[in-house]
Amino acid sequence: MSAATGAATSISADAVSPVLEMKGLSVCYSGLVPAVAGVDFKVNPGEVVGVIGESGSGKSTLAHAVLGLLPKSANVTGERFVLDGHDMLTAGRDDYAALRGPAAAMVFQNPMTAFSPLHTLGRQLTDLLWRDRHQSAAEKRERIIAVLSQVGLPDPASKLDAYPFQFSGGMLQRVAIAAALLMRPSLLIADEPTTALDVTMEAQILHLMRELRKTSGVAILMISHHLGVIAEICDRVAVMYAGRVVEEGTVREIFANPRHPYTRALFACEPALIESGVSRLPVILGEVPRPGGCGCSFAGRCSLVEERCHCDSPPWVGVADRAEPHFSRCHRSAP
Ligand SMILES: Nc1ncnc2c1ncn2[C@@H]1O[C@H](COP(=O)(O)OP(=O)(O)OP(=O)(O)O)[C@@H](O)[C@H]1O
Repeated sequence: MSAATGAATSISADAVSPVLEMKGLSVCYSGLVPAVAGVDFKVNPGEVVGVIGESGSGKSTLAHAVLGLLPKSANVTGERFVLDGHDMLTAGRDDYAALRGPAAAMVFQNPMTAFSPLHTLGRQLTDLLWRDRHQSAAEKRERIIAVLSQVGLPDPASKLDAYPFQFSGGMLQRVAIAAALLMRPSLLIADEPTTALDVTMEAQILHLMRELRKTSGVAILMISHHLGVIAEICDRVAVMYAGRVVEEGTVREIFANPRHPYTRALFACEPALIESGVSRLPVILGEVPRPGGCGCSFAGRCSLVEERCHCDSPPWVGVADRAEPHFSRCHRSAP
């Protein structure tokens, strides 16, 4: 549990309470059409959970809702939304600001835009510790050096006077991860953290995240289009489509036995999972519909569509006879 002491209402939490819990969470940017529509989702302490889905499915909206990074006009509603023991449904802007860092911190896609080009890394990292007024400048410096060393930056003390442009993309992403960890968050949200990196750097960052998970015990929410990234570091994965979670389970289970037609179609488009000799990559025809409406949101693109898919919302059901947890939102998965 972090030391966050925002004014958001505290909800009693113990070691086994989820770090993040959402029940029926919806986000509307404007009007009545939700970008995230009734999502149930949780991340347990020390767990690494992936969120995958096409562009526009609501992955980033979900992450931004956790950190209070949505525009002021956005409306967040739900039955339950708890972050690190704090009720986020009643939280105001100041509460979010107090919890950003100690409760949850984020690593963004492009490390080159995560830092100001005008100031040294030492200054920018020190600024993040503004809450810790009880610590001297020397103590903060030691803390920064320790976290830079934790993310594998060689000779970290010498890097404090360097500017962002003096680093490679991979090194700067390590510094961005260090910046997030500096505030000792309970939850680290990584939104496509390797997309802007080459494959060597990507492998290094994924290795680092696996190590961090072992050494720091931080829970990680990993958002990615890249199924290989999810398969490599996550325990559990949620598949999003048109603002809803349509399938969820352990990574081993979902990759071995995808049940939802959308998940199957998504896997069929992944180059690494396609057998050699295929001359054209498969695509999912059609477009992601706007969330809301009746019936299954994937019905218009589904090769297995039935009459009832257009009018009845599919139930969220456990896939039977599996050794590990596995849920799907599809009429065909229902017993
Ligand atoms: N600031 C905003 N104002 C209005 N609508 C938005 C805003 N940000 C996102 N949206 C809409 O919300 C929906 C979900 O977008 P979101 O960025 O969360 O999806 P995503 O799955 O993260 O996509 P990507 O993988 O491309 O980042 C989309 O229809 C998008 O156009």
